[in-house]
Amino acid sequence: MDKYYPVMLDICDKPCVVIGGGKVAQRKVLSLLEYGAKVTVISPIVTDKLKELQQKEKIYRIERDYRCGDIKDNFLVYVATDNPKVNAACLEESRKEKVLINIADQPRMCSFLVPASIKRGDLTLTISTNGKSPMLSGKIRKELENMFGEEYEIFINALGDLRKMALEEIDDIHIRKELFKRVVYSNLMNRYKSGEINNIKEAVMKLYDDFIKEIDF
Ligand SMILES: C[C@@]1(CC(=O)O)c2cc3[nH]c(cc4nc(cc5[nH]c(cc(n2)[C@H]1CCC(=O)O)[C@@](C)(CC(=O)O)[C@@H]5CCC(=O)O)C(CC(=O)O)=C4CCC(=O)O)c(CCC(=O)O)c3CC(=O)O
Ligand SMILES: NC(=O)C1=CN([C@@H]2O[C@H](COP(=O)(O)OP(=O)(O)OC[C@H]3O[C@@H](n4cnc5c(N)ncnc54)[C@H](O)[C@@H]3O)[C@@H](O)[C@H]2O)C=CC1
Repeated sequence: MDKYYPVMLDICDKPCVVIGGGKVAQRKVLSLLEYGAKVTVISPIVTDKLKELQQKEKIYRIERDYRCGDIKDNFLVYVATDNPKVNAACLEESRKEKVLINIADQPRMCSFLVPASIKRGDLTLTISTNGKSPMLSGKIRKELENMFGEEYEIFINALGDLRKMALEEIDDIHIRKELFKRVVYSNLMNRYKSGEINNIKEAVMKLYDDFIKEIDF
């Protein structure tokens, strides 16, 4: 059985604590901020980047070692110190307080892992190896970044608009699905990449108009 179940979590405005202030902690903090979490970093020493975030009040920093009691009342906890004993103490507290925990040096003890990820507007791609090779996750991320360029943000927004219109204008779910299939499985993105079309939104709407004309007959 696979240990880790993939989900998308809403962490906006939720308190998340990161224990440790090195380069691994920094990577976790930056991704938490991207998704709007309220981040507290507990560490006697932090990277220059984390110091800058503290000065700009993007994170709250507690300048000391971890103490029992730091974890409770948080939505998520990340532990990334270079001291396995501290990491083990955090695991114990997280279990007592029932807080989901990510421990940088204990893949099998985590209650969640951080996958490599790509965002293209509302499209999110995540990659995990269940902890077996984080570097491979990073390599696959880079490969996917080349396959799924920034143009996907425009495509997804156009698909979102199209779906809204279709839900209002087409009553039959089978016909709606036929329309989505026509657009989603079209060669529109390849035509955009080859320069044959230059306005994705217009091309999506054209497919919609053609489809409506067809079903009107
Ligand atoms: C289990 C997990 C727990 C967690 O952190 O959530 C974990 C654990 C560990 N990572 C280690 C090492 C490295 N981690 C990276 C990079 C990333 N690590 C990330 C996630 C995860 N790392 C989770 C599993 C993800 C999965 O399932 O695949 C990514 C995806 C996301 C992120 O951290 O933001 C991010 C890539 C982001 C990107 O590129 O997009 C690199 C690459 C580099 O630095 O260039 C190296 C060095 C090379 C190597 O070892 O592969 C070590 C051993 C240290 C040692 O040797 O002592 C441990 C502990 C252990 O394995 O014991
Ligand atoms: N999960 C991942 O993606 C990766 C995990 N690792 C593991 O992550 C750990 C941290 O790696 P780095 O960030 O490179 O280490 P680092 O040495 O750069 O940083 C360690 C940080 O922990 C802080 N710290 C030490 N004792 C503390 C305590 N009692 N309370 C609070 N903070 C404390 C230090 O002040 C420092 O800021 C290592 O155990 C390493 O094996 C390493 C690479 C990637």
